[in-house]
Amino acid sequence: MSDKPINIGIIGMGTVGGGVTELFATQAQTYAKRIGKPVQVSKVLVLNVAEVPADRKEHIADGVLTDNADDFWSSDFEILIELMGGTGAAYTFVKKALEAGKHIVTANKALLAKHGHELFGLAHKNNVSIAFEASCGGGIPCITALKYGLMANQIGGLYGILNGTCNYILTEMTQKNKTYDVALKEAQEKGFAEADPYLDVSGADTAQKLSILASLAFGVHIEGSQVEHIGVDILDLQDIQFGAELGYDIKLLGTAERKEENGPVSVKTQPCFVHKSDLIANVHGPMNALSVYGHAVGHTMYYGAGAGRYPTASAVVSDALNIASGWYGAAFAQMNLTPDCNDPAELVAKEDIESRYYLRFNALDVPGVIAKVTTILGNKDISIAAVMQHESNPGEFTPIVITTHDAKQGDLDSAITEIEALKEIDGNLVSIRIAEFASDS
Ligand SMILES: NC(=O)C1=CN([C@@H]2O[C@H](COP(=O)(O)OP(=O)(O)OC[C@H]3O[C@@H](n4cnc5c(N)ncnc54)[C@H](OP(=O)(O)O)[C@@H]3O)[C@@H](O)[C@H]2O)C=CC1
Ligand SMILES: N[C@@H](CC=O)C(=O)O
Repeated sequence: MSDKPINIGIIGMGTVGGGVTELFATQAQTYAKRIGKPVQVSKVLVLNVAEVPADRKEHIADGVLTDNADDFWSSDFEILIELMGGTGAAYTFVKKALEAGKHIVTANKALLAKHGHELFGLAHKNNVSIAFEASCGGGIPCITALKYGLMANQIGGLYGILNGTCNYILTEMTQKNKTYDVALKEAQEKGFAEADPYLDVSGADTAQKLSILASLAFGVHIEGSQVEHIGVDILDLQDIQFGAELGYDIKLLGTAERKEENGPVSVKTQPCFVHKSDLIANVHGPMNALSVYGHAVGHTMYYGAGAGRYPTASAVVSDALNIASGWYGAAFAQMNLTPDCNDPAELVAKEDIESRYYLRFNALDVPGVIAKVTTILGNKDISIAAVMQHESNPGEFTPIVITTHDAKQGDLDSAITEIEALKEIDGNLVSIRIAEFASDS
């Protein structure tokens, strides 16, 4: 075993940073044995040393913590772990480190979804690597599975619960009758949410992760901004309850599909109804799950904690150890697996994406309303799977739920416009995708 330690610099000592320094300090001997050389955190840059909570300083050796940028950048670390988040200063710092010949470990999906193409290219140019396991699925090694474990396959599609905060909120609302606001506050207190939780609840975080995963899966380049996203912040409790009556649970899913080899890719992030018997319906709390279909392997699924201090630190520290051991940098240099090695993806137009839908609208309880709605749907080639209406007082507005068979998003959108214009319909129609996944596709 070599005695010379590999030095690591860290920027950001928040939720994840605290877990990473703790793992390096408490597991140092095990890690040294596993990779054949010692690894140590040699510098940690924070905004203000005085403001770092005492429990996060506990595992940092004297002289390591600094809020002096010159002190940090002049130290001789070989691997930079970026854990500050965002796409501003994080972008500048990662670029600076790559140009200085340092390897990068990052959990920052926002950064990679926006600047990944450029940063991976810069890493290749400077003969260093970027490891990013924690950027998708928290502690689940799903990027390693996609990049290396499934390399033999043509990937036909993937879908998953990729945001722990949203899954926590939906679980607490549906299983424990908590309000959205209470559940979100708890997710923030537990360290699952982003510094700006709007990124979580709007579906933007899931869209960023989906762009990274779909780029790897299909060997293309997709930016986060190209993935349309609808979040859990638009959900109405009555729809979750109607869905439950029909046998569905609600989940925020990222889905990506490619029907033909080298064909166009469809990507979307939105709340979906999934049948209660589906595996994905049984993923609760901050847990995430990613399902990937490969033409040779068939259907695979990866499950685990998608957010939180230690699960995320697990992925970050494993990345750093893989780089320190030497194999990761060699694989990064030799293989063409990152988006900078690929062309931009051809994306399926939003209006051509097909799915089943749940529709709910408030209609006057008078004869002929449902016939008018079903005629509009029929004229757009949208066939109905079920209709549900609770008893109400004649002449009052009452919610009516319709589920459809597969329909194109464009046809559905124009049908919705016509339905909302009917004088018997009050307010907006709610549409929620019903996601169906064959176990072998
Ligand atoms: N939390 C989780 O479960 C997961 C997080 N991630 C990702 O990991 C990264 C870190 O997340 P998390 O630890 O939760 O975030 P936190 O907000 O808890 O921590 C970020 C830390 O970075 C500090 N910081 C901000 N700007 C600078 C700067 N210029 N120099 C030094 N420090 C700075 C912040 O200081 P201050 O507080 O003073 O602003 C804060 O302490 C993010 O990219 C996030 O998306 C990925 C997977 C899971
Ligand atoms: N805020 C994110 C953290 C992990 O990426 C989440 O809730 O999943």
